[in-house]
Amino acid sequence: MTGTLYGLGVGPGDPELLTLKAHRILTSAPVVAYPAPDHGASFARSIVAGFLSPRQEEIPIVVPMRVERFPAAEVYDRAAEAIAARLDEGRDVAVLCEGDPFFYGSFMYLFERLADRYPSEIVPGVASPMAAAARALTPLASRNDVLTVIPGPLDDEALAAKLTGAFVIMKLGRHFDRVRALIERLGLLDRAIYCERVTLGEERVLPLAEVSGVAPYFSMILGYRGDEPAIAGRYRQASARRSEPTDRKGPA
Ligand SMILES: C[C@@]1(CC(=O)O)C2=NC(=C\c3[nH]c(c(CCC(=O)O)c3CC(=O)O)Cc3[nH]c(c(CC(=O)O)c3CCC(=O)O)/C=C3\N/C(=C\2)[C@@H](CCC(=O)O)[C@]3(C)CC(=O)O)/[C@H]1CCC(=O)O
Ligand SMILES: C[S@@+](CC[C@H](N)C(=O)[O-])C[C@H]1O[C@@H](n2cnc3c(N)ncnc32)[C@H](O)[C@@H]1O
Repeated sequence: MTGTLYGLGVGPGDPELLTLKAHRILTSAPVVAYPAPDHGASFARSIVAGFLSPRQEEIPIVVPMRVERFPAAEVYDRAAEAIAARLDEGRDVAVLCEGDPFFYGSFMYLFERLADRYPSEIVPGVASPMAAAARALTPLASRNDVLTVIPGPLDDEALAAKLTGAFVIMKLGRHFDRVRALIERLGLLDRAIYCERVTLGEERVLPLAEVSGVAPYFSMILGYRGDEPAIAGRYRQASARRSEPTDRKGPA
């Protein structure tokens, strides 16, 4: 019998935000695979480092985080075959993904290569917009609000067209300055909150108006464009109620 392929969402950073199911599968899987950028350590692995055992085989998947898909596609082909070899031996493989695996997660590219050949199970994780809203003490959507999730790499015209109602802008990194300037031009600075590395010790959550310069990839903007949201003044209130750094009790 072949092993099972698991896509494990490990949440936004705080190990306490791992689900019980992800913890159970993580600690019982004989093989654990995870994405890693081509410079630096794997964020997904760092979240669960305190739960891993030396008895588990680890497969790091070094994904070149580039706009062109070609190099990444070859990496996923090779990683899928390495994972398939373990599954053929009857060993389960847990693939880690920060946040949720089916929400801009690299796991999807392994899933599309393996799911028709092997039993698969996805364990959803706490996605970063949910964690950011929690840390910013700012409800994301209510009543008939439409919530739009927008990738920062979109050009200004495409971005501006999507900025309606409640919005989340992800993948900021080198696009941050341009995105912030656009939000300022549209007169939305006082309705926007900057959220960096939420739920981690080095978290920063503050009004976008107070942030300038560069932002890391693990950051996002929460905002609102339109008439007053159903929960009146929630972005302005949030700046007043700025939260303290999260109390982390997890092991990593
Ligand atoms: C091209 C670009 C834009 C874009 O997102 O489209 C992009 N990543 C970029 C930068 C970047 N990404 C990361 C860092 C390190 C930050 C740090 O460590 O501080 C940096 C910064 C850097 O490298 O400088 C880490 C990272 N990325 C993803 C995860 C989660 C996961 O793996 O699930 C993690 C955590 C992994 C871990 O656990 O460690 C996921 C995705 N990133 C992808 C692409 C897709 C995969 C590639 C593919 O298959 O083609 C996918 C799956 C998203 C998707 O497909 O929607 C953009 C570069 C160009 C630009 O800036 O515009
Ligand atoms: C490729 S997407 C992966 C999303 C992830 N699968 C999820 O469910 O949240 C990466 C983007 O998620 C956001 N992100 C992930 N973790 C974050 C964190 N702890 N703090 C702030 N933003 C985060 C950033 O906008 C980052 O550019």
